[in-house]
Amino acid sequence: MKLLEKSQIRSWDLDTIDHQNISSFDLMLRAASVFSNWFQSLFFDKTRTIHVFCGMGNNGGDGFCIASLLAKAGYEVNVYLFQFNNRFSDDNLSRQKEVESFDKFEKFTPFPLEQKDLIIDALLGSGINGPLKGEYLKLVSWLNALPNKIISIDIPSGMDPDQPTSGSFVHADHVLSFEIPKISFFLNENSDYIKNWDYRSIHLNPGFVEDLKVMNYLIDYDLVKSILRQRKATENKKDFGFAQFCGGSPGMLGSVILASKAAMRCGLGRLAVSTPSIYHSSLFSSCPEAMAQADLPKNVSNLVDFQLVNEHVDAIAIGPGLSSAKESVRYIDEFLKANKKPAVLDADALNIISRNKWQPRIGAYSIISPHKEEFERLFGTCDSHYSRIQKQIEKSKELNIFIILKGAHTTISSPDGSCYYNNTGNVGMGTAGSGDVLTGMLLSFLAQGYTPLETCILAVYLHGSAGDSAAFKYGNIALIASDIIEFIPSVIKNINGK
Ligand SMILES: NC(=O)C1=CN([C@@H]2O[C@H](COP(=O)(O)OP(=O)(O)OC[C@H]3O[C@@H](n4cnc5c(N)ncnc54)[C@H](OP(=O)(O)O)[C@@H]3O)[C@@H](O)[C@H]2O)[C@H](O)CC1
Ligand SMILES: [K+]
Repeated sequence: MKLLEKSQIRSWDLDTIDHQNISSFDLMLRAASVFSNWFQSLFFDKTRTIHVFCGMGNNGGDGFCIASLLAKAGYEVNVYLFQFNNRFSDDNLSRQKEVESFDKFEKFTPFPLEQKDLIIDALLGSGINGPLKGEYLKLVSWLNALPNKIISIDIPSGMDPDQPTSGSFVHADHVLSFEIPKISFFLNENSDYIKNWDYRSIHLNPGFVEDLKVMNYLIDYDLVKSILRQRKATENKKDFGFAQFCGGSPGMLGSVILASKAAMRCGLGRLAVSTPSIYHSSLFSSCPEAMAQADLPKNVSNLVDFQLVNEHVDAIAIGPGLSSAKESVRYIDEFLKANKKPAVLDADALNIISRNKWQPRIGAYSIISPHKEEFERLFGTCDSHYSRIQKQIEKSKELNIFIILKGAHTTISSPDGSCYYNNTGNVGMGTAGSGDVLTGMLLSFLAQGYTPLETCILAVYLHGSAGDSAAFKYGNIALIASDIIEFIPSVIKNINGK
């Protein structure tokens, strides 16, 4: 799904008014009716009073319309207008007539509310133009200290739709965004403050967005479904890719097994594993589907074997459990020199690259999948997660590679400067081996012929979904990496139908 910046959302709004020959008030009515239906499906208990807090722009206008619809639906509704200057929007002024009466505040003073009552936040929407000031600041601080549930219209008031907010904003329990979610819903800086968000269409003109160039995307079910291919009855294992996984070192077999199993579970045809020979029998007992190749990284002379295999495989993943021993460093050096195959580099491969400043040697269109610490070792420290994402995009363009920055909202950056936000996954996935599972999944899709971008999208989304199913069964405290693999089949089957 395309994620639009606030200026683009505004243009979309105007384009719809023009294209559908409606007034901006008609659009506001649509938005209000969509919000009111959504609200009634969540909060059907009409014994709780609803307090609607309206500002002076169109978000406040939505608030007046919604208050009127909820009152008609039988809720007890109180409306407050916070008029801190005289700059009303036209639709706000005309919508004030929708409600029978409201209290007006020119300065904010606290007033009592019953704890069980609900608050609808219609103070400010996407028209925000900087950090909250003056009376709004006092009001929002008071709201955030209340025990009441807050439900925000379109966006929590004060929150910047496009980037982290430099001031304070309403800490919403629920948000209903119009048409599409806002970019800022996916920023780690905001994740503790938006507990539940959703979006509903208000039927903005679809043609506008089809042609619109955007730099940010949300990885959603429809996108993943459109990428995941159906198999033909006549295909065989040779059609599903031959992959090579290089990793493991003395004491580090787990990553090899996890990545191998995850790769096979994502539909890979054949897998060759290059790992120390002392592990071959354990590998076969845990993942009999894999074949063992050269003895790595103990005996680097087997590089010849490695290159032989390299000629036949469709993709290669390197790094997990490799260690940063001298032999591994030499191995990565040789790999960067010799490899021409689509590649995934992770874990120790990335650590070795950062220690030796070999970043510019990473092959074009390779995929790297660092977590925050690996990323900062590669590209330097950043003072916020948002600035890390900006650097991620910049480095993807500069090095011509795909970067998966793993975290609460994993982001994928592509050499064309676009950024994909993932919304599957949970805190339980921050556990040993979770990244190895992702590397195996990436390798699998890459070897099956998906483009690097498609590979990143599929693997990141499905990894998170499998983790969500695992957390549903085991809880996010007990969750271990093997549980993620357990659920790969069902998440793929749910999407692909096969
Ligand atoms: N786009 C759509 O699909 C639809 C959106 N709707 C709703 O409209 C709002 C956006 O409405 P808009 O009128 O553009 O803006 P707001 O309501 O968010 O706010 C404008 C007022 O906010 C003041 N403002 C701005 N920044 C600050 C700040 N940092 N501190 C205090 N006050 C601020 C601004 O005051 P000025 O002093 O700058 O004049 C305005 O008074 C959208 O979110 C939806 O809810 C439509 O209803 C339907 C379609
Ligand atoms: K709001």
